[in-house]
Amino acid sequence: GLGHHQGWQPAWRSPQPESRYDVIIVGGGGHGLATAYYLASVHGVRKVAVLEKGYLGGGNTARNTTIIRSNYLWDESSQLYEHALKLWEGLSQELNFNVMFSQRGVMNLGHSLQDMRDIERRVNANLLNGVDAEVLSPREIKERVPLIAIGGDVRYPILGASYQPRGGVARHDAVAWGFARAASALGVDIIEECEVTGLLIEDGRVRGVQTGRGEIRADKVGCVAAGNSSTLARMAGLRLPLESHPLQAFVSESLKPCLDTVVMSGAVHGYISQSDKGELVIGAGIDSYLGYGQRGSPHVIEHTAAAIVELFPSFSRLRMNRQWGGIVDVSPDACPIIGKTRIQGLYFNCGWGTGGFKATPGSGHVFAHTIAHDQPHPLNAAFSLERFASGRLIDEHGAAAVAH
Ligand SMILES: Cc1cc2nc3c(=O)[nH]c(=O)nc-3n(C[C@H](O)[C@H](O)[C@H](O)COP(=O)(O)OP(=O)(O)OC[C@H]3O[C@@H](n4cnc5c(N)ncnc54)[C@H](O)[C@@H]3O)c2cc1C
Ligand SMILES: CSCC(=O)[O-]
Repeated sequence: GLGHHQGWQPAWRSPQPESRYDVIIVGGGGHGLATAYYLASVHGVRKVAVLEKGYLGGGNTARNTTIIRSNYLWDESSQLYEHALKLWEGLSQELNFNVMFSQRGVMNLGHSLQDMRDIERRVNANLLNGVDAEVLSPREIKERVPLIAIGGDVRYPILGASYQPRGGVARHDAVAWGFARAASALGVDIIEECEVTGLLIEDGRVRGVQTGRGEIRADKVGCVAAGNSSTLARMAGLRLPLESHPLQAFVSESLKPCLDTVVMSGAVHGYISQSDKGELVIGAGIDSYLGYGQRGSPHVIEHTAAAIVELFPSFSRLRMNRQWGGIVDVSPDACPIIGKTRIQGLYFNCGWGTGGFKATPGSGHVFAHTIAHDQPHPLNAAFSLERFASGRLIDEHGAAAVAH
């Protein structure tokens, strides 16, 4: 295989775990790898270990539909996601790895007067925050998406859409590989097949983790385990306001280019884009039950396929190639939890639910700051655990779009 070629070098090292690090990151997904990269590259923290129970990037990073946008409603959210989007725009250069970020635009359809009022409100809020946003008429939608069924005898006529031109998609695996390679080159140890089975806590401080490969010590531990965040938190006696649900997606057989933007509909309840391989990449909402199964129920797929055919009747004869699921960590206000806990040195970055891929570089950047300084970055200060006690929630169920 490739490994026997002369001079072939792995993209990242696979060292044995050391007994002690300055910082341990639990979770080798996009957010965890980005956190480790920025800890090393921005904050000069050299002894960092990323502990991943499976293979890096194998969780939601491998399973998401890669939609990237920053058009959330509230100031706190749109500023955090816009920070991420600006990092996306230079990420391939930063990592010297093509993450295939394609700014092909993202549109969220409106099918009722209320939808259109919400769209106008969110577009104006975006513009006030310096986020690119437009309201499209049905004719402008049809010009961008010739195959979509706009009006006439459809059950949910399309009255317009919000559109973010700088939104788009990226290659999810490449993001994990790019961050892993760059972090490894800066001395970060990435250790796969190393499940954290316990958190070592003494006198209210974290002292390290218990793993399937023995104890590893550190005075700072950042947990970035997405759908498994609640189980990790329980290891520290913490209960997080999260629910873990399956979220499914599926892809069609490959087609000639027929859709060069992202179309999302909260009402009809599905979203779609076309990958560079030609597959239609389709998703919708979470399975309503709680689960860690990384799969889902057929009725959700049937509902999603019906929604897509409602929008694109000509897709009704397509064959679907693959279906899969991930575990999404959904919070009460559809916003992340990024910050400290009551245990000194223990930090959590979770609650991204169905929409954290788009935040990957921004999430890692602010979480690295939070760990390095033991204080939240201004952009994640509002996303603390305390908001669930104070009641200062940031409700983004509307902008979280389809999947919630
Ligand atoms: C089907 C689907 C579609 C989605 N579509 C989009 C989209 O279009 N746009 C968008 O913005 N978001 C989307 N998301 C959400 C997005 O994928 C997630 O919010 C985001 O990827 C979560 O962050 P992460 O990448 O670090 O998670 P993950 O990649 O899941 O990383 C967490 C890692 O932690 C590891 N881990 C867990 N427990 C332990 C332990 N005890 N010890 C060691 N390691 C552990 C896991 O193995 C995993 O690799 C989608 C998600 C799914 C499932
Ligand atoms: C899975 S929904 C994708 C998004 O949040 O834009």
